[in-house]
Parts: sequence; C-alpha cells; structure tokens
Amino acid sequence: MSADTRALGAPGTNQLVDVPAVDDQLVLALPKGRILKELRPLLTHAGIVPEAEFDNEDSRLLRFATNVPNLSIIRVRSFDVATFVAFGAAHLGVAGNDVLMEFDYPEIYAPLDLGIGKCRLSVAEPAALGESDDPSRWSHVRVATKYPEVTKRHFAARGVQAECVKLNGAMELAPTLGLCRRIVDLVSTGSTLKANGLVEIEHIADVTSRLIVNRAAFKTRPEEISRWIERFREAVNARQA
Ligand SMILES: Nc1ncnc2c1ncn2[C@@H]1O[C@H](COP(=O)(O)OP(=O)(O)OP(=O)(O)O)[C@@H](O)[C@H]1O
Ligand SMILES: O=P(O)(O)OC[C@H]1O[C@H](OP(=O)(O)OP(=O)(O)O)[C@H](O)[C@@H]1O
Repeated sequence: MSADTRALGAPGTNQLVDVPAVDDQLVLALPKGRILKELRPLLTHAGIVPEAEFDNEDSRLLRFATNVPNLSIIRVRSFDVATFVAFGAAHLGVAGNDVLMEFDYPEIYAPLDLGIGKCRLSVAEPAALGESDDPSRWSHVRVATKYPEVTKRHFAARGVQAECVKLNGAMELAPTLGLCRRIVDLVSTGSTLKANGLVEIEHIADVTSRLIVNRAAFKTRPEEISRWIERFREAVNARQA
C-alpha cells in the first residue's frame, strides 16, 4: 500500500479497500495503556475496527486508519488526548475525568460516561501519620501529584493552601523518600498504596472515562459527531444490559 493510502472499508465491516487519505477525516484520540484495553469492546460495538498495525506493539505509527472511511484514530498519552481535542486537532477522544478536571478546558464537551477506567482520586499519607493526623487543622499542605490544579482547587475550597510537587508517576514513593508527606493520586484496588505503606485519608472525586468532543467541531459537523455519540451510547448500554 502506498504511503498516502489507507486500508479502509464500509462502516461496521472489516473489509479492506485502498482509498486515498483525506484531510476532512474525523480524528478520534485514544489513550495508550489500560483505558485502551477496556475500550476495545466498546469500539468494536460502535463499529470501529482499527487497521491491523494498531495492535502491533512495535509499530511506530501514531495515526491509524479504521474500517470507517472518514474516521482515523490517533494513539497518545492520556493527558494529551484532552489537549488534542481541546485544540481541535482531534474531533473526538476518550479521557478520564481526572484528566478533564485537571485541564478544565472549556473547549471540551463530555457527553457520555463510558463506565470504564473506574477509580478514584484521593489524598494519601503514611499509615503511621494517618493514625494521629487531623486534616481539618491544616492551613498549608505539601503534596506530590500528577494533578496540581485539582489538588489546589480541592484544598482551596476549605481555605488550605496546597504546595504541589509535580510528578508523572510513582507518586507513592514520595512520602517514603521525604519528598512530601502527602500525595494525591488515583486509587483503584488500593494495593499500590498498601504496598508502599500509605493510607487514603480523603476522597476527592470518583473517576471514569468519558467520550469527549471538541465543541467547535460539534457545531460544524453536528450530524457525524452526534452519530458517533449515539453509537458509543448504544455500546455502553449493550455492555450494561
Ligand atoms: N488503577 C486504575 N484503575 C482504573 N483506572 C485507572 C487507574 N489508573 C489510572 N486510571 C485511568 O486511566 C487513565 C490513564 O492512566 P495512567 O495515567 O495510569 O495511564 P498511563 O498509560 O500510565 O498514562 P500516561 O503514560 O499517559 O501517563 C487515567 O487518567 C485514569 O482515568
Ligand atoms: O489502587 P491500585 O489498583 O493499586 O491502582 C492505583 C495505581 O494505578 C495508577 O498507576 P499506574 O499503574 O497506571 O502507574 P503509573 O504510576 O505509571 O501511573 C495510579 O497512579 C496508582 O499508582
């Protein structure tokens, strides 16, 4: 296949046909990693089959054709999904509301909870500190987190000033190594906290992944985008039935 053609087929099928790549394709931004795994059955139910290269872990391709002629997928980091969609570089995307809360982009509309990527955003600290700590007495707190904006807003709401140290992963190491005594991070089973001697002391928000849409794109291409929202809604309903 030449560089400017893609393996495409009729919507809802996996039939392969060579057609030229076009500029007016709808772009769906998907996160790498755990969300993508949970998302695959919903994609299939919505009638989206990525080209085979999408499942090749050694591939350096970042944009993928699908069986739907005017829809391509980009695979990016979870925080970057929101940025691509907010700037209109992608029309649609899938992102956790942890990411959406952190950026709070007005350009993003999140019409559908996909019910995947379930976890919570919490404040945690060493178990020994948790036994005697009284968060209602704090006026200032130092926190290691991937979510500085959410953290500052959470504490500011009750008059506590949060000083955030930005990390991109492995937040649970920060208290043991003396970086900060508290962290704000995602918790699902709680096993990462437990393995690192930490306990949850405050719940900030429940987290799930959402289908997101660029608001300007929704205005200019309402029929196509509404159709995709409905297809994903049907996929979510079928999964829950
Ligand atoms: N333990 C978890 N259980 C369920 N969902 C989670 C969990 N951790 C993260 N998530 C959800 O998955 C999204 C991506 O998670 P995470 O940041 O761990 O992935 P990643 O592949 O490491 O991303 P990146 O490399 O882009 O930072 C989060 O924004 C959140 O919505
Ligand atoms: O409560 P648990 O089930 O243990 O899940 C929580 C862990 O999952 C996420 O990390 P991830 O595994 O994505 O690694 P990361 O630190 O690289 O983000 C999160 O940042 C926690 O560390």
